[in-house]
Amino acid sequence: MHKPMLLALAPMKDVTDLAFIKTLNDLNSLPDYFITEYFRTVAHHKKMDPYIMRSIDENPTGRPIYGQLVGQEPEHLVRDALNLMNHACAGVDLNMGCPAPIVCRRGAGGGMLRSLRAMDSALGALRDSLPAGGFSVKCRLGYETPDEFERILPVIARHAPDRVCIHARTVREGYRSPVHPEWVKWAVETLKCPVIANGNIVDTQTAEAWVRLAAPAGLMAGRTALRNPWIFSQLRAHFRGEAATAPTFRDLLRYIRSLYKHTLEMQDHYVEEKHIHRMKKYLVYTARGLPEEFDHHMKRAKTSRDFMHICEEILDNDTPFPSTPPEDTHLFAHFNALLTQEKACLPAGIQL
Ligand SMILES: Cc1cc2nc3c(=O)[nH]c(=O)nc-3n(C[C@H](O)[C@H](O)[C@H](O)COP(=O)(O)O)c2cc1C
Repeated sequence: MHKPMLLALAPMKDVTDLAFIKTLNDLNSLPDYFITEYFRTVAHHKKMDPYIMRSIDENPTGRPIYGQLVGQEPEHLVRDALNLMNHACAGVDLNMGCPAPIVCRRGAGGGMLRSLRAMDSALGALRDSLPAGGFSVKCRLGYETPDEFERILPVIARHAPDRVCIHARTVREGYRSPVHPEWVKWAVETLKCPVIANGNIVDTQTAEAWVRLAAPAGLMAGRTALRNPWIFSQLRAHFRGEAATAPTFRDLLRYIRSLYKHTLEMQDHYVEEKHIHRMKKYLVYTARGLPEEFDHHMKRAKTSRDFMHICEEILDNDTPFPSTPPEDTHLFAHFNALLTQEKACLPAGIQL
């Protein structure tokens, strides 16, 4: 049996919204905490995205949610952080990992990793403005190469965030490379606060590999939660030494119906095309490991009727849903590297 493991849903733009959070609630598969998709902090724009704010204001789960900011200027980050703290959020998370060129060019998100001085100022300003327990950081290992983390981590440590989540890749590595657990292990040994490991958790075995290699305080899962929303209840059962639920295609149909309902509720003025478009954004992940016809027909559905008809045709049966996605897709790749890595060895010169 393991020590208790914190579980988190990774923030994901346009998909881990209130509709998805409500769906996890319906399925009784909740992480210990949430982080919103990022709010862009920009100088001239004080009003914060009302769509994202709904996941804080209407969070039905009883689990804490942190508002995430992506930005660069300390003054504006603090302005938006204080605004967030006027809502029912548990704290503020600074995004230091987003690889989108438009974000990085401004020195925000992953771009912040290229300037230790800018990072230092932003972290310092947020730490000074947020209460104890209310400031977390989500970062990558570096911009170009993982060994940049050797210089980045001390800057983070200096500002004593309350929790640090590490997506164990560089910005250049995007989302499809193997992850680098050795650097997370180093952070676990170095920082005083809890460290959460993120990247390539697709099932209980990959989660277990993270624990074996880096011994983090918690695990954060993103894409896999869209594919298999039961991942949180499965991980919790696994770490307690209990049997995990094994969903069938019919359970998936239940998931899709719940998501369909909550996505519909999010629309102020119903536009069928918009609704179906959003459903497809979530379900491309779910399609991995389902018969190919699901992906083919689902992507081509134009009306809600067609969309639900396809889901029912293929999923209304007791076929077991594979617990692990195929590894060779553009959405899930290289996760087996976690299973085959025996030890997390740091490069020479780094002392634990
Ligand atoms: C579509 C998409 C949107 C994302 N949006 C965000 C975001 O808003 N904020 C953030 O910190 N990370 C974002 N990420 C990164 C995820 O939080 C996570 O770090 C990454 O997907 C690796 O975890 P995973 O392998 O469990 O998916 C996004 C990732 C994807 C695939």
